[in-house]
Amino acid sequence: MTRAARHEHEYEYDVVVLGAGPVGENVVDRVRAAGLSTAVVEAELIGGECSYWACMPSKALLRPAIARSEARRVPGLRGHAYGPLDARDVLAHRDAVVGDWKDDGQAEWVESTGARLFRGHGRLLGPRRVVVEGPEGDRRVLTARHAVAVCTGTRAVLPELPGLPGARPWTSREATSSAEVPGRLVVVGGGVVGVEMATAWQALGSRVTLLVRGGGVLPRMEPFVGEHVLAALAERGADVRTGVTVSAVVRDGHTGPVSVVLEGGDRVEADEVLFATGRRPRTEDIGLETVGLEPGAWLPVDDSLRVAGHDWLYAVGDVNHRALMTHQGKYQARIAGAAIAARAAGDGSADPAAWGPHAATADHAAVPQVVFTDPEAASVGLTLAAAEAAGHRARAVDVAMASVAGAGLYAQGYRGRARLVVDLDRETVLGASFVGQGIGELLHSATIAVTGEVPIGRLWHAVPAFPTLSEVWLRLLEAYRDGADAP
Ligand SMILES: Cc1cc2nc3c(=O)[nH]c(=O)nc-3n(C[C@H](O)[C@H](O)[C@H](O)COP(=O)(O)OP(=O)(O)OC[C@H]3O[C@@H](n4cnc5c(N)ncnc54)[C@H](O)[C@@H]3O)c2cc1C
Ligand SMILES: NC(=O)c1ccc[n+]([C@@H]2O[C@H](COP(=O)([O-])OP(=O)(O)OC[C@H]3O[C@@H](n4cnc5c(N)ncnc54)[C@H](O)[C@@H]3O)[C@@H](O)[C@H]2O)c1
Repeated sequence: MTRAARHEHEYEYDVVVLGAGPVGENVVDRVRAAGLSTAVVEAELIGGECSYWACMPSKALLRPAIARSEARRVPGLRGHAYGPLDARDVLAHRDAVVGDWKDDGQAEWVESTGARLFRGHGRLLGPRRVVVEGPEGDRRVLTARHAVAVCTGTRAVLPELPGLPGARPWTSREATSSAEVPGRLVVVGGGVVGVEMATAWQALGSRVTLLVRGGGVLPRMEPFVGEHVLAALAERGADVRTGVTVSAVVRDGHTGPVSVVLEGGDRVEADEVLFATGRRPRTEDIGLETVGLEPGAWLPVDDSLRVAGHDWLYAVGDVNHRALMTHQGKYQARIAGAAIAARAAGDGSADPAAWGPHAATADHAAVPQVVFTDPEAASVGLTLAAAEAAGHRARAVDVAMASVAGAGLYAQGYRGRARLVVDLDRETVLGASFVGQGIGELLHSATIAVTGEVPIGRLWHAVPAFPTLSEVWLRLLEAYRDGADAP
């Protein structure tokens, strides 16, 4: 099927994708692979938040910090790893990783798929129609024969606080793209962005104060995970304060320092303040009102990523609020693309069954996440509390990572912990959590166990190689067999 111009500014395609972040790109890939003509609309950079202001630059900043910390625990290297990081080199590497915020390579990739790229701001204009306002004020109307996929992602939330707008706060964008290392940085928020960026800038030389409203960090993971991450941040010199609430922010003139005022009257002075306080969907100006939906709201979907009541409208990735991570959004994109193609074929091949090709089942059961702090934190599936809240008869077993030979070889004085949450009725793994150096690469084994619903009895036959960190699986199975419950 090829593009057919109806008149100068009106075009018709099988599928229109709104937003070319990692998720939109993957929808394009799948619907093009199915032979559907496709238009994709992008207002900023092809590759989205992930490529330029989130996953990629943040990991480019964190990798040197983590490598240095690991080297400090390896005999023979220790003495060479105590100096400061070469911040200029790290920032230059970050700039290279994001392609200096140019998207030529990714634009070429989109075009290589045969999709047509429209640059500009897209908005729905009633069912199946999208209007694109180009950079020169030009308007093009795209009609979708089969589906519109909204993949517009999220932006950072800033709380409503006195003084904040005038204080030029950092959001995740500035925290991942800054060309300078601030002398003093206050980070507000103990979620993933807060702890990753506190880790990175602390290692790059900032004096970091982390302000957390609750009792700990990473509240969606098992409590011990956040405890390890927080303790390590404090040990490295970050000023970590839990149970505090920011009540105002004051910037002294245009270039002066910023004062973060806490409830109770304490003040923390810094050069920059990062608000890592969550995300909201980029749906406030995409024409949702023209199809009876609420502007600014998340877009809930069924497991084929379709919006209820609109058989042509899909919402994929961050914007549907299911799991705000690139890999999970790309998984959804593969499923949505396949579902759109199956429905377009009209041959009844669309398959709504759980774990089938057209149902994003893992969103409910097995969402993996690695937090690239030092130590790393990783989890998949349910925590013990979430398993119990969901009505499972569950048991948690914990082991210290130091109980495997591989940990002592990986790093002297290795500290970390692992947990399995087991469904006692089915004897399968509902969830797994790890904290420790190098455990990010361990997570996928747990993801396979949870997704595959592998019985504990069979896991005994999955023998981890000696002496790897993966031997922690054996210790966990032994703890389960021997009736050792988590503390
Ligand atoms: C600091 C930070 C670090 C992160 N690190 C990780 C990580 O390590 N691993 C991980 O898995 N996840 C990470 N995430 C989350 C990850 O960035 C998101 O889950 C991911 O970017 C979501 O992809 P998306 O395509 O749904 O949205 P986005 O990446 O936000 O892309 C949406 C695209 O749509 C475009 N758009 C929006 N509205 C319109 C419109 N009206 N018209 C045209 N175009 C439009 C935007 O310009 C953008 O290009 C991180 C997030 C942050 C903030
Ligand atoms: N490695 C990764 O996978 C990775 C890395 C970064 C971000 N992400 C994703 O990006 C998303 C956004 O991350 P995030 O950290 O911005 O959001 P988040 O929702 O994970 O954490 C925000 C935190 O800020 C706190 N908060 C909210 N308002 C506050 C206020 N006024 N004062 C103090 N604290 C406040 C919340 O209680 C919460 O703990 C997450 O869903 C995460 O999955 C993933």
